[in-house]
Amino acid sequence: MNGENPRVVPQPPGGGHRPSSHLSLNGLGRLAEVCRPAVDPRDLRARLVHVGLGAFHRAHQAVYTEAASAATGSDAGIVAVAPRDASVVARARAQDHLFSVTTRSPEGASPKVVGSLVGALHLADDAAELNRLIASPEVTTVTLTVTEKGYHRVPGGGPLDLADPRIASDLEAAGQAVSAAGARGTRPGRAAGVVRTVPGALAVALAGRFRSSGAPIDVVSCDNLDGNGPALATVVRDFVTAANWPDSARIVEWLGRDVGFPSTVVDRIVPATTPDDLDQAQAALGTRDDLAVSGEPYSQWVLEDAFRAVRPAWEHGGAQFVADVVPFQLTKLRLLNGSHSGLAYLGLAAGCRTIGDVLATGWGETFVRGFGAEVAASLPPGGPDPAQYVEALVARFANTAVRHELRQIGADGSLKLPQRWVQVLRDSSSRPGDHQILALAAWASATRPDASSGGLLFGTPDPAADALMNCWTGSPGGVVARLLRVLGAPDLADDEALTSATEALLPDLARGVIPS
Ligand SMILES: NC(=O)c1ccc[n+]([C@@H]2O[C@H](COP(=O)([O-])OP(=O)(O)OC[C@H]3O[C@@H](n4cnc5c(N)ncnc54)[C@H](O)[C@@H]3O)[C@@H](O)[C@H]2O)c1
Ligand SMILES: O=P(O)(O)OC[C@@H](O)[C@@H](O)[C@H](O)[C@H](O)CO
Repeated sequence: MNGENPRVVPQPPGGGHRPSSHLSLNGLGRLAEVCRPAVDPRDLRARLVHVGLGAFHRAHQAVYTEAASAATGSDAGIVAVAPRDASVVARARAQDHLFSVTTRSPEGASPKVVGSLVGALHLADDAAELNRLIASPEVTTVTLTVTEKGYHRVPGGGPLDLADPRIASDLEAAGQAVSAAGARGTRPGRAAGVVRTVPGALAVALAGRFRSSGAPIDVVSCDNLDGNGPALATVVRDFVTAANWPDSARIVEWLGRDVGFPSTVVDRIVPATTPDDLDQAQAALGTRDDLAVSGEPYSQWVLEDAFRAVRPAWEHGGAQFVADVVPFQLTKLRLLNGSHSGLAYLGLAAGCRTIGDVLATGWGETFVRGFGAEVAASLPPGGPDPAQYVEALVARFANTAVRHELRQIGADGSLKLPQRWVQVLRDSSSRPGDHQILALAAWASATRPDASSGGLLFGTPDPAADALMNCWTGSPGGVVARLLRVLGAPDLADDEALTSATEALLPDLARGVIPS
């Protein structure tokens, strides 16, 4: 669902052209009973807004929210917002926001329709409705799954990247939006601008809530970022400050007092949907579902118990609320996502396509265990037992019913690896182990330019692709150091022992040989 797709004119809910064979509220009774949703969306109201109508939201937060509403009888429904791809909004509206999640394991596949979505919006095209919803005291929770790119942080993580042209353009538009709303803005008399980034849209919408009811609200990042709560709070606050509205200082104070940004750990392996998945969902449901997703049986959600408003009772779906998510977050990011990235780049070098293919090689499982043992030393106490966690990972990764493409996992490495590897490599208590160095070498090797496509060797997209490929010009001896600087790790680039050990593995990897 990623990418800038051509605009599709949004259809009103339940209206417009609807192929009769698609999922619909009227057709729910024709579904096998076991596939029917646990709640009827007609009984729900918009109480949550979710930004990022991708595969993961549908298989994770939407499922927990449905479980919460079903168990408590609450009327909490979700309006989901697509930040970029307007076609997903049209597809959601055309099937009354219903979609199925198929749980896949070696034992079989079980599809179930989820009923927690009550609306779909496009972030820019439907900005007025988004702002109205977030200003409404009826909405108490906003959740997000917008990938690392969606936060627009300075490279390496940190504050909002004010040098990013999309943020600069949104700041310009936000000044105009204030003018049009009647406040003393920076450019009186000009038409209201449209903000297009997630930090910009959230800042504008939250400012609207402050200026109306000022009711408390929680904004919950569900992205794979270390410290995702503070990371989101920082980019929103930075945008409000940089917007320089007459009331920016008071909004920042309100954000600190009445807006919760709890940190979370989200976990469920949910690959991008393929045409084959859609056909299988159709065969199983007896009706077409253009929003079908599938995922593994395992699902976890750990949230910092630091909400400022009434929150959904997600514990009914199995969510845990804890005082400190850090040990859970670091365990997940460093063991699961860290080894996932390593498997992706090693597997691509070896000619594999999916995580299941890599686990079927002689070395995949050994890599997960070896990498996990090295990384375990960096984890704080209070989280899951690392050895048991790694054993569970081996079993999850070996689930070949879930076809998770290595190219998807390897995408945007320059944004993911600072979360997954860099801090562990920096950990002064131990030298990087052999498996960490092997993973680093595999990533480095995967950044080589591919002459035929003009992109990275295996076709993995990356916003820093040009800078990464440029590292391969100049003296071959310094390539790993140059790549580490692009990752925002100049300290590691100066670690001669690390860079030379990594470079020594490159010739084998370039030949598709995984060094043992
Ligand atoms: N898929 C999983 O297994 C999984 C598991 C845990 C966490 N997550 C988290 O969820 C995120 C989304 O995963 P997904 O499977 O839904 O992917 P997806 O490709 O299906 O959806 C990505 C979503 O992010 C939005 N997006 C992408 N780039 C953006 C940008 N620059 N600005 C704003 N929005 C942008 C897209 O519009 C889309 O809504 C991941 O990046 C990760 O942080 C995913
Ligand atoms: O979703 P991404 O692209 O950030 O990362 C790819 C995978 O590592 C990730 O999706 C995992 O499968 C997921 O985090 C498991 O919960």
